[in-house]
Amino acid sequence: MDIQRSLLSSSVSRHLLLPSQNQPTHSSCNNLSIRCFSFSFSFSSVNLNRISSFTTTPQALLNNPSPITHHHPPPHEEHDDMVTTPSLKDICEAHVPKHVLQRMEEIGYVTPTDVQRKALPLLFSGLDSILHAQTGSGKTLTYLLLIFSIINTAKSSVQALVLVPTRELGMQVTKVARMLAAKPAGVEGEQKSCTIMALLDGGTLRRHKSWLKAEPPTIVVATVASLGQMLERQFFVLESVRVLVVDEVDFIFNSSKQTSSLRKLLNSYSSCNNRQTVFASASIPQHRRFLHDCVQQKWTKSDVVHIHVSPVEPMPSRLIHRFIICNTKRKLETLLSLIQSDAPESGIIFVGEQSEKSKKAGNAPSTSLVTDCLKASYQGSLDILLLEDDMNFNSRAASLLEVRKGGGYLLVATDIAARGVDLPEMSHIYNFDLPRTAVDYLHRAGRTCRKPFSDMKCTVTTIIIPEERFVLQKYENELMFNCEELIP
Ligand SMILES: Nc1ncnc2c1ncn2[C@@H]1O[C@H](COP(=O)(O)OP(=O)(O)OP(=O)(O)O)[C@@H](O)[C@H]1O
Repeated sequence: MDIQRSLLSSSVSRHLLLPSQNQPTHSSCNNLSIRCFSFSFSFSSVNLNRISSFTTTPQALLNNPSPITHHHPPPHEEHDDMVTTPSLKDICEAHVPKHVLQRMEEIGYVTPTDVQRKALPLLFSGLDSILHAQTGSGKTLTYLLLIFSIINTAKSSVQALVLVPTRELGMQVTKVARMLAAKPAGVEGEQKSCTIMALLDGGTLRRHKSWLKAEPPTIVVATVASLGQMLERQFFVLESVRVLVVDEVDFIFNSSKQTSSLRKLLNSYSSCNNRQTVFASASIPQHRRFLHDCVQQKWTKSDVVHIHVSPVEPMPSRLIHRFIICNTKRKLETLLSLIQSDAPESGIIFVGEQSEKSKKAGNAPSTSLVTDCLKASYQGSLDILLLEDDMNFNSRAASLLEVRKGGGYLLVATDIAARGVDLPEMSHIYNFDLPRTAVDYLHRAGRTCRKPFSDMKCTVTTIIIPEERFVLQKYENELMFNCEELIP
């Protein structure tokens, strides 16, 4: 069975959250024997010896060639950890160049998030990793710090590659990488800087081609299709790449358009033995199966580790989940009254993509229905914006630019906005149409609660028709959350 199938048939609660009953702790697959076990560990630059009976250190991990699942420590250990928690700079000091650390602090990244605290020591030790942590937990900074620890700006070659599923996420990752690579305040001198190329769908490949020829960038952030085109035309080789990150890995493997190109990138254009490979996502359905596949298909080396932060709580705890039942005809009216009474700071209204059948029948898509309704009847100060797959790249960029300007807005969006997009001010999510899977629910909900150290409550409200109640109930079971019913 390959990863695509395993991801498609996923059940998040069974495979991601609970010790699986049908997947043994020790398992073998085509001569490959892999131990997946969970344990707590802590790493502190102050005290490396505070180790419980199931704790390990990066060095111990290096000596153990099996793929390993790391779980977040239980709460009592967490409390202890707080006392000795090192700063982000402490964790990175021996690995990341000084000027990047200075930039990191200038930007405001001082205290590590859980995933940064758990993952960075392992990543710096050179291990291939599956970075599996909640939405909004800071995975981007985690893998970018690894990249900055590895690249050598004196060399003129592409040394790091970040693959993303959408142009929007690519632009965001590029922005964070460029902010970190910029010269810190008060630093003099002409040090050769790190250049970052965004090779994204909708970009002008000719310009990228000239750039690659003239002076290769140090880091490339790419969508799979655009990178594939450059590789096929041999404008670009991956031989010099020392670190490869695939963000939203489950999404890319699950996308029929992207999966075969990704496989090719992982195997044909470069070898896992010549690079450090990191897969990141807030959802890795059937993670044990995925670990097997990583090793068996040689996407990673055999000592790949699964760094699983908060496995029993896949969504941020300060999220409030609600649902409201109404019939189809009253959905727009219900949405409107919810928005009026919630008075969100900003919100995303997620709608489903229009089916071919509905298009053929001449129905208006949900995006237009919702946008038109809000424009006609919403009485508030928020701007109404639209982001959907069918828009051209310029219009998509314009919508996101408006959103990022700050000020309140209501963004009507398809699932294109559900993965990775970071809008820290977001307070409310509305599922106008029920997400197709529990994983989709998790990522839509994850567009809120994006300030790691804030205790601001955020809300996800799902509007359902009576027949959909059991589906939402299924998501509740799979993702282990409680949805409170609102009575109209
Ligand atoms: N150490 C830190 N201190 C303060 N803010 C941080 C820190 N690390 C990350 N952030 C902020 O947290 C937010 C979420 O980070 P990021 O986009 O990396 O989340 P993510 O884990 O990739 O989420 P998703 O799975 O949804 O893509 C960003 O606004 C980022 O700037």
